[in-house]
Amino acid sequence: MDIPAEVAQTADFVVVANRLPVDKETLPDGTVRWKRSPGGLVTALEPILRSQTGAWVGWSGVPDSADNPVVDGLQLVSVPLSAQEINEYYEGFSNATLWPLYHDVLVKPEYHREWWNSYVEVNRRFAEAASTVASEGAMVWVQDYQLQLVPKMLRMLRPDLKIGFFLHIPFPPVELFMQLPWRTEIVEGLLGADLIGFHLPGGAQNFLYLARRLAGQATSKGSVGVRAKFGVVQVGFRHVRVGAFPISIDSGALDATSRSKKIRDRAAELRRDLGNPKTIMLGVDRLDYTKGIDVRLIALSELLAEGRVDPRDTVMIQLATPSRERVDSYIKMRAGIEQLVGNINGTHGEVAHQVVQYLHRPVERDELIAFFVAADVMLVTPLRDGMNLVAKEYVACRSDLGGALVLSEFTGAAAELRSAYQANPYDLDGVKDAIVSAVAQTPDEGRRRMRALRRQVLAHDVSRWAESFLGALAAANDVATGENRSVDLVEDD
Ligand SMILES: Nc1ncnc2c1ncn2[C@@H]1O[C@H](COP(=O)(O)OP(=O)(O)O)[C@@H](O)[C@H]1O
Ligand SMILES: O=P(O)(O)OC[C@H]1O[C@H](O[C@H]2O[C@H](CO)[C@@H](O)[C@H](O)[C@H]2O)[C@H](O)[C@@H](O)[C@@H]1O
Repeated sequence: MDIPAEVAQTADFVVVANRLPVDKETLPDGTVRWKRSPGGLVTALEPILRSQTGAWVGWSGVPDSADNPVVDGLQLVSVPLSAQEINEYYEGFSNATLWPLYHDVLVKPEYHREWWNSYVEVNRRFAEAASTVASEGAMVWVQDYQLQLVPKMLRMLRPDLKIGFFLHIPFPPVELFMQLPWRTEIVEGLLGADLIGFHLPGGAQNFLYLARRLAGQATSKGSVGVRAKFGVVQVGFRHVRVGAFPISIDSGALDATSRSKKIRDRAAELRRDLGNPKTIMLGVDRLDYTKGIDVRLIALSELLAEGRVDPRDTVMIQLATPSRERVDSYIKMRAGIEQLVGNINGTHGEVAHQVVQYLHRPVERDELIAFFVAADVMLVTPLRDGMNLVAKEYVACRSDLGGALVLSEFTGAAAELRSAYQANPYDLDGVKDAIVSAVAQTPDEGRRRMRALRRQVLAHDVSRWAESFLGALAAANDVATGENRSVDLVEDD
């Protein structure tokens, strides 16, 4: 691996994630540009690393790239992946095995031994890269399902490090996890960390059970709380803490930007461009089958057919960032969604008025904020989602207390955003009723709900998330803070 000597063993804080925060793009004239990577992990972690001096270890998004640029003051350390590794480790084991398995087997996970071998090899290289850049006693924060073996591998290379791991997607029910042929290796890989974080207490609880059952380790009794009351797994002389840390956004920054005149003017312009409809509905997602984009389109289509939503004064905008475009299930899902959009517009649209406006590309940050400000009803309908930052972003952008959030019960965000119009995405009538209630809410009711949502999102921002995780990591296995004292443990029988 090509890590420059001046970077070796220099970073006191290291983030290790499958993706760098920026993707490498080579323009037709050969010049290289770095553009923001997709997804909520980068949205959440980018502001944290900017406030620390550290390094970010990850993949550049293209094959065989070994660049280690400093982008906006941040030291990036590339882990090069070959085309075959992208196919087997990223598209294969990460996104056609683990992703569907951890998201309620919405599509059937595929189990291939060569994908697993590639996952092991790539995890090993990430661990080596982290070990090369981390200074003595540094804090290393490993991210997500693509790198679950890194904590153990890194501990073997560098026992001096404090190692944290955070899972950004749901940790599955025990019965589903047990399908995985390499289930014990994954649990043992994670147990190399000092602290393992999940979005929700339920995920932490599932993991504790599996640590006892599969790895044969003693675990603490009692339930795990949010940002407090951690579970503990005893691994030799180490105590591995297990906790729930719901991730969030830089809500203050979004709130401030959304209040600017430029954004307000752009939101008004968007509404005018759409023909001043009474209701603008909005969906913003990576194009992923977990996001339930089909659920909201089918709900809308039925509401239009039943005359409960008027096509003449309604527009639904669906912004969809391309994602994992070579994975079969994503190819099929995209075709299904585009067909639904075509059906709705073909049946209910006019030459000068399409009911659904569908953009299959990412939009600039400020433009996205203007969309949030313009939208009367935000549709967030995943069949399963670790957190869903889009729901929180919408709320942060509504300082006017306008708008309404329709939110799936099966997002991590639903545990915090209780004043949304919540619905079970498998209950189509329930989703339709939630949409109709959101469209028809009185201004008073809307303000009441939005005020409560904003209180939650503004008070629990991404820096609070990082501080609570990193504070717990700093205290882990620390004799001075009494973290090594004995805990009441249960063993598997
Ligand atoms: N079409 C889009 N254009 C720009 N940003 C987008 C688009 N779709 C999603 N995003 C951003 O990507 C992030 C998605 O995060 P999240 O909702 O947690 O889901 P995931 O990480 O699974 O994609 C958010 O910050 C959101 O604003
Ligand atoms: O890197 P990609 O394969 O293009 O995917 C993008 C990211 O998607 C996932 O995001 C998750 O993290 C969010 C923040 O915690 C959370 O809100 C969301 O529910 C998750 O789906 C994935 O976990 C990341 O690793 C990817 O980078």
